[in-house]
Amino acid sequence: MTATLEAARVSTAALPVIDISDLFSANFADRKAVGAELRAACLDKGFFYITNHGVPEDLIADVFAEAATFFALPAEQKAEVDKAKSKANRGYEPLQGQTLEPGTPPDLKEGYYIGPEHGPDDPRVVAGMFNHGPNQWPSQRPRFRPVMEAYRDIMFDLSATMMRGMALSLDLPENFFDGYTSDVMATVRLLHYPPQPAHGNPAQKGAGAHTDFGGLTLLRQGDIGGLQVWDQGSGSWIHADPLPGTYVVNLGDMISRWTNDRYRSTLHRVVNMSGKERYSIPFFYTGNYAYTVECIPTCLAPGEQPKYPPVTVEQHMRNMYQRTYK
Ligand SMILES: O=C(O)CCC(=O)C(=O)O
Ligand SMILES: [Fe+2]
Repeated sequence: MTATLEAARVSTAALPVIDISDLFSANFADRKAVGAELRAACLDKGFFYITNHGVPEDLIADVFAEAATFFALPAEQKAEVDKAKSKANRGYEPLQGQTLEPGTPPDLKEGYYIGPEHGPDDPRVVAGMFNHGPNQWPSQRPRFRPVMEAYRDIMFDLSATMMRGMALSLDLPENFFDGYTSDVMATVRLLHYPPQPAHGNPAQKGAGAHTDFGGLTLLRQGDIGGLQVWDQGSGSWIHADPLPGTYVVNLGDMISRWTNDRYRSTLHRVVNMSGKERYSIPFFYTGNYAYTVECIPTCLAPGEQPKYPPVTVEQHMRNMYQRTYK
């Protein structure tokens, strides 16, 4: 890829905004109509905004407030919940802890991973399943845990609704992904991007170009932009700036595998040229780790071969963590 950091600005308006309120309708035709809109967006750029998602704005504001307060703590307090101390990759991820774009310097972001709570007796924990285990919680911030748990739980429900919409978008039965959406692994990721230094290495980004690993990502941005989406059609980066009240939704690698690339997990990156601190909160809906993702038969034309071999969600996630974390 040759595009520079400050590539010609293609506006946010290039990405559709989909009102998903009818996904909650009791009427099938209403839900199916949203499915048709999702289909158009997925066949096009694989990145879109959703409105009327039902997540309370005051809860989202609380999540951002707790995140900002946590990241402002002294380094030694953040280190108490470093994810290096967790067998399940939960907790604080220091600045430059991940390299999303191979061959570039580590990402200029710090983060925090929160997932479902799996106790020591959970059979998946006993079996050593990747990323399954307890969360870590910062002792200095008593509201952090309840706020994050409330947000996580609501995002699980919204994502499952979105997956039913995705099934409809593919003309599949609405429950097609139910095996994938039961016993789901999903992660709230709090992210903080310091401003990109004026004279820094231009190859170093807030988040290097990557595709997301799981099924769907539902991203809430704070009020500072910086997310860029690769548009294969025009060969340029679209700036996916924050739109109040919305989530940015993008498709992860599982969707490419299911649909044989009819829907794609689109390349994106973050470059914080604002001069200000940027905060964002992706929710990664990764799926049931025991589930095998393989090409959906109706996504193959006669004579067409699947591009990807079947893979379990767990194996794919192991591969992706190995590639991006040292
Ligand atoms: O911070 C953002 O806007 C996007 C983050 C992202 O792409 C990721 O964490 O996978
Ligand atoms: Fe991403």
